[in-house]
Amino acid sequence: MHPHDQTIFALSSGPLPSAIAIVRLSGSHAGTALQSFAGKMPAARMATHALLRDGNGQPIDDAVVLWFPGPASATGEDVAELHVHGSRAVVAAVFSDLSAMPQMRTAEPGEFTRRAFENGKIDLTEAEGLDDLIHADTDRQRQQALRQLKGLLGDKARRWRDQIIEASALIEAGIDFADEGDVPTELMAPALSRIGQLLVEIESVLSAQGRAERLRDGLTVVIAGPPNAGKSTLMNQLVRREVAIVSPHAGTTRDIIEVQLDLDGYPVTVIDTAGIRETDDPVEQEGVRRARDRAARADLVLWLSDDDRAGVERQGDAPVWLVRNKIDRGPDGPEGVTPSRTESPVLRISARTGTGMVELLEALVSFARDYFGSIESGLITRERQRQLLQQTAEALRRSLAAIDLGEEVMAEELRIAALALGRLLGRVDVEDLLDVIFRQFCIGK
Ligand SMILES: Nc1nc2c(c(=O)[nH]1)N(C=O)[C@@H](CNc1ccc(C(=O)N[C@@H](CCC(=O)O)C(=O)O)cc1)CN2
Ligand SMILES: Nc1nc2c(ncn2[C@@H]2O[C@H](COP(=O)(O)OP(=O)(O)OP(=O)(O)O)[C@@H](O)[C@H]2O)c(=O)[nH]1
Ligand SMILES: [Mg+2]
Repeated sequence: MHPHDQTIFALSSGPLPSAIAIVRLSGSHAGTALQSFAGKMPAARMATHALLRDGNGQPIDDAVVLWFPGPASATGEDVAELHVHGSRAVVAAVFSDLSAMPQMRTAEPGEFTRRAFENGKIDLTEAEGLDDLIHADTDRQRQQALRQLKGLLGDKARRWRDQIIEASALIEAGIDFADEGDVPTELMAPALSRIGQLLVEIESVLSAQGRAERLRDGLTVVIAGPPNAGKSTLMNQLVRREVAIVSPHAGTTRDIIEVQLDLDGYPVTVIDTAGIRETDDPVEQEGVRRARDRAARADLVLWLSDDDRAGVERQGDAPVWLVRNKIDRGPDGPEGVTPSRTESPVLRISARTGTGMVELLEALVSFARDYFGSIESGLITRERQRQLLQQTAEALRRSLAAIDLGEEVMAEELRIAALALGRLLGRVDVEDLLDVIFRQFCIGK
């Protein structure tokens, strides 16, 4: 039996208990199931109040139900939704009844979206956008994901692909024409200029990109420095919670402590680490090793010190900001002396009183803004998409360069370009990829 002959169901809302839980069904038996629960078919796409009953006619719950007959549904199949009270018992009763129905089974993660994709409701870039939208924590992540979900990249890719196919039709028409001699320039010239324009457009999308891909994961800022500098105090200030233990004892923090922060819509992971120093204590040594390792992989290191003469220990090649802490104590070296081995900018704060925190936060937001680049124009959100666009551009470039090698070579490169765009849209041989992409989705999506 083809898997699509089966109707799938899942809890599409969050963890139970909840105020309301949504059980979603998709497939040809969704309507029968809905009819058997509600005792009637609600009007299409109208929220309808209904008492749900089990197979023995016993009431399960007072609910709201929805009916989306295919193909005008999110998946393209018949879809039914039961909006029930979000208790474990109600959902268990609904599930147990559903499981007893023929050709009905629970959905795999992402299976609703996969069916929407396979029924041509969305392309692969839109499915990726949907997945990102569900996992978006900050406003900028949400905006980026929504652009993708709305098909901005997919629409462009489709248009590019059509143009490539057109250009290649012109060239191939030329090939048939020119049994002897060259392809007429009336055919070649428009094809060449079209390919040239396309290449410029694709390259500008590739380069306007900044680091929009990184917006999905966020920026990693590591607080490092000598013991007792006030790293954990700064961490607590930044996240406005007592996440890390603070004490006057040098060597308090041993483990890495990570907290997610929303900095003006940019997702930032702030990491507190053990104070870096030589030590005989094996536990602290391990802490120092982890601190160095984490700092080496950071996007930005805040090197904290409570001493104007402190030097920075560089890890990896992330930029390092020297942050002078405890300025509430007054200078403990000659005032205004620029430390010898510092790297700019030098920020002066008191993590204890909060002095200088506004400036530090502003500096971090502006760093994030530069780091992520012009996300507003960024259309690429994944390495997969970037690689395929690069392959497209390279094939177009080779096609233009092949002008002296003959039309067949040009047309072949254009086919490669169109194929790469087809893969981007998920329309060409991507079966194995689909498994990987959709498996990462939530159940019920
Ligand atoms: N209750 C509920 N809320 C939800 C969803 C859902 O499935 N159920 N969604 C689930 O992802 C999202 C909305 N996405 C949707 C996408 C398409 C259609 C739909 O019926 N499309 C038809 C009709 C076109 C139209 O009128 O918009 C179609 O595409 O043919 C519905 C929801 C978010 N909120
Ligand atoms: N006066 C003053 N004291 C501070 C400031 N920031 C931190 N302290 C104090 O400095 C001591 C060490 O602070 P922590 O935040 O634990 O320092 P740490 O860098 O995390 O230390 P380790 O985890 O041991 O590496 C504590 O007693 C803090 O209260 C500050 O801005 N001003
Ligand atoms: Mg600490």
